[in-house]
Amino acid sequence: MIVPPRDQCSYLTGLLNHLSSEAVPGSLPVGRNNPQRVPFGLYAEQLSGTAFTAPRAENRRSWLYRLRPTASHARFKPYPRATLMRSGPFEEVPPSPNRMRWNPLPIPVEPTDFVDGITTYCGNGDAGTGSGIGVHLYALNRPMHDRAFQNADGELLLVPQQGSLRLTTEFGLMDVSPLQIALIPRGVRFRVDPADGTARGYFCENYGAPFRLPDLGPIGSNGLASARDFETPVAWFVDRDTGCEVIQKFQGGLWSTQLDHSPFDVVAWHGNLAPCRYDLRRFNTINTVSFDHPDPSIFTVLTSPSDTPGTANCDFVIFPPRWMVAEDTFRPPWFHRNVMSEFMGLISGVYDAKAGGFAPGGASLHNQMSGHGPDRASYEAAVAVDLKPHKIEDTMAFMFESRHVLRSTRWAGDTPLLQHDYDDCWNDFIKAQVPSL
Ligand SMILES: O=C(O)Cc1cc(O)ccc1O
Ligand SMILES: [Fe+2]
Repeated sequence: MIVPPRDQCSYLTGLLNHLSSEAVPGSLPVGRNNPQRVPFGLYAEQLSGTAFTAPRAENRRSWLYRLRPTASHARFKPYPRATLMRSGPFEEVPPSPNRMRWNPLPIPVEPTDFVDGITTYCGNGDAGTGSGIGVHLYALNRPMHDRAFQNADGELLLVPQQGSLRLTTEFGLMDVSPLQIALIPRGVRFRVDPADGTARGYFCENYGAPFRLPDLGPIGSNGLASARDFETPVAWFVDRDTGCEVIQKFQGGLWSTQLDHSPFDVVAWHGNLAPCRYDLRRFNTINTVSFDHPDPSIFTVLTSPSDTPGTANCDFVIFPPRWMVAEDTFRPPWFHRNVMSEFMGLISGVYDAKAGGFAPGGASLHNQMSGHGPDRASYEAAVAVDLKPHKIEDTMAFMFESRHVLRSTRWAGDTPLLQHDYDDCWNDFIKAQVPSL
C-alpha cells in the first residue's frame, strides 16, 4: 500500500488490476469490504461500473472509504447556465451525408472552466439506452475552483491537445498533458484545472461498454498499448468543510447541488474501477514491413465493444510517429468508404492524408459511407515520391470510430469554424486514362 506525498501525483500501474490504496495508514479495511466499523469512522461505499452480475472478466467495481457518505447531499437542481454540451439522442438537426471539417476551437475570452467550456460536435446512440458516444471539445481558461463534475451518462476519455491538466478525482490526483490521455469512469467526481492558465482538448463520452484494450489476435501477447503502461492515482483526499458545487450530467441534462464539504474525501479505496492515464508515446506501433497500407484498426489503443463482435461502439485509434517502409505502395490512407463513422482530431503535427486544412485543435467528420481519403496534394506527392524508408515524425492524430452515424449538433453546422470549402480538397483529380479497346 502506498502513502502518497501530499498534493503530489503518484501512480499505481496496470489496467483493470485489483488495486488497493490508502492515504492514511490503517484506513483501508483488511480482508473484508464493509466491516461493522470502518477504521477512523470512515464510510464504506461501493461504486459499481458494471451490473453486480456482469461476468467476472467484465465486472468493474471499487470500494471507497470516505469522510462522509456520497449520499449526504441536497437535491440537484437544473444547472443554471446555458452550455454547448449536448447529449444523445442527437436530434437537433437532421443528419447530413456531408463531410465536415472544423478549424481549431478558440480558447475562450470570457472566464470559462471545464464544465462551461465543453462544446459538443457530434454523437450517436442514446445516453438513456447506454449505447453510443458523445464527441466534445473543451477549451478553458480557468480552474474549477470549488466545483466538481460527475457524469452519470458515461465514461470519459480525455484527449488533451494544448495545455497540461491537473485532474483531481475521488481516487486521487492525475496530471495529464498533450500526448497523454485519461479515462474517468462513469459517475466518478473530478475537477479539471489547467496547469498553465489555458487548455484545450477533445473527449469522448462513452455511453456504452467501458473502454478496454483490444484483442491482439495473431499479433500475439504483446503489442499496441500495454496494460502495464496505464497509471492510476493513489488515494489522496481533502479534509475541508467548505462549500463545493457538484455538477452532474444525467440523461443529457446538467444538474447542480451544493455540498458543505469537499467531494474529494476518499481516504482509501480498493477495486478495479478507477481513473487512469496513458502516455500515447508508449504505444507499440505495428505496421506493414512488406506492402500495402493496413486497416487503421492496427492502431487501436482502446475499444468500447458493442453487442456485435468486432463492431465497436467506439474505437480510439491513433496515428503516431512511425516508420513507413512499404514497397510499391501508396503509403498514406487510401480512398475509402466505411460502414463505421469516423471523427478525427489532431493533437500535434501534420496528418499524412491532409497536406492542409486539418490543424491541431481542429476536427473532421467522415460519416458512414461518405467517400474520403487523401486530399489532392497528399495524393500527388505520394504517387510521385521515391519510396525509401521514411519516418513520419512529430505528429499525433486520432480517431473516434463508431458503428453508428455521428450526428452533428446545431452548433457544429452553424459555427464559423466549419470549413465550407472542405469538399474542394478532393476537386480536380486528373481523370485516369484507360487504353481504348
Ligand atoms: O480517414 C482517415 O484518415 C482515417 C483512416 C486512416 C487510414 O490509414 C485508413 C483508413 C482510415 O479511415
Ligand atoms: Fe477514414
